[in-house]
Amino acid sequence: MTTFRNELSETDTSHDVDLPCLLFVDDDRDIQIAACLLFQRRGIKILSAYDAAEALTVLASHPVDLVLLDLNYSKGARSGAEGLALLKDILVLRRDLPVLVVTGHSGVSIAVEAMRTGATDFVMKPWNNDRLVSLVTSVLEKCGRNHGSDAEPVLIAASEAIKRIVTEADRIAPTRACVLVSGPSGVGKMLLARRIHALSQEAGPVQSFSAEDCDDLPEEGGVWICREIEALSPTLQRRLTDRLDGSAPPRVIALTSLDPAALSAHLQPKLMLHLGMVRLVLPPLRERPEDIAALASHFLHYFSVRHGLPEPECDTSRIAALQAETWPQNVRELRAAIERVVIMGEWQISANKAANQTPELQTLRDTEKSLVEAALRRHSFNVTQAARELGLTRPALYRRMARYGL
Ligand SMILES: Nc1ncnc2c1ncn2[C@@H]1O[C@H](COP(=O)(O)OP(=O)(O)OP(=O)(O)O)[C@@H](O)[C@H]1O
Repeated sequence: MTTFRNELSETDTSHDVDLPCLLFVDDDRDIQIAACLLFQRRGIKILSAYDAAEALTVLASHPVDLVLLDLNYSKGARSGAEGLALLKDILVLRRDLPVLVVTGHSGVSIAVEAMRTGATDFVMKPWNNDRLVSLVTSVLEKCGRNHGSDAEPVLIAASEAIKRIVTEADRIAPTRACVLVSGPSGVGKMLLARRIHALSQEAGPVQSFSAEDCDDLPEEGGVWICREIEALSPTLQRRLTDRLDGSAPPRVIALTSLDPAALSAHLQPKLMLHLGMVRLVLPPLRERPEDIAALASHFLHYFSVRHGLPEPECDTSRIAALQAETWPQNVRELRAAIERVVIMGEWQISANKAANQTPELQTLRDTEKSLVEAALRRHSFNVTQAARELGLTRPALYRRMARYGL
């Protein structure tokens, strides 16, 4: 990831946490340098990003107070579509973050659309320096410093498969339809559910719970995110169906590691009709190598900033090695592996290969651990199903998972 923010070392203010911090997204290097000089001289820290992916990574890792957003980043692009999509992603991440849109080629109509999407204001290119600085200063004063402690993790979508799913999720997000999100453990179901909530019309906080530990349903309506929906007891299934048939029903986003056909065997048909209104199926990470490259680059930068450590080099051979892994715990596992790379300062990614090898000499404890781990992996870490296969109760399996750090 290359930005020029460290090149202007004499005026570099990027480490001063007390200054307001602005992120400028624009693919034009000259304009970036001009903006950098303009704002640094006035005591405003400025970070630069040259495209949407870089902007999201910077936002996830730095305490940004305001975004200045050009709307086109690829060569020849003029429609503003890239910028509008990024604007939506930014507002999912940080609902209250002020965004000033900068338009040149795209004109006023696209700026109006950006305002409708949630931008705070817009400026036309070429801008007037004094007017731009005064607009930025007044927005910063009005909105206050908001470093985004409530920021959602970024949803990286590089593969066509994930982009299609995110587009569909964004399309249905403002409706009141229930949604069923399925896919194996760690694949991003919760992240997608939170995005749907963030883009919905519901102002209230989301109620998030697991059907496995659920004795009763929430009293309030609004949006519910229910994990492991297949574990909902028959009584609660009936109660939920009644709520969904009633007036002012909750909007349920149900998550499951089962595919929709297998889920039908666990859920009563009436409930399935409600929950399966919109179905989004997230594929395992190993089936989408483009995402592995984009996620690795994002996590490398994110964790190096978070831990205050240098960002390890990542070349195409490293990416190819990551793509050759199987990632049974999907993005959760890749994320942890990259965090380890950043912390250790060296590339050692063979953790899951080692786990899959049978050691020559095993103790009883090792054997039990391997059996438990293998059953959990086979069932995508669904505790109910793994416990059933192992002939254990769920509490007994939980105790073993805690004992072995699984
Ligand atoms: N597309 C993505 N971009 C960035 N981070 C992601 C993405 N998908 C997943 N993650 C990260 O991976 C981790 C696991 O994601 P999440 O909790 O959404 O998975 P899940 O499918 O709900 O898992 P489980 O079924 O085990 O609860 C989280 O830290 C999440 O932020």
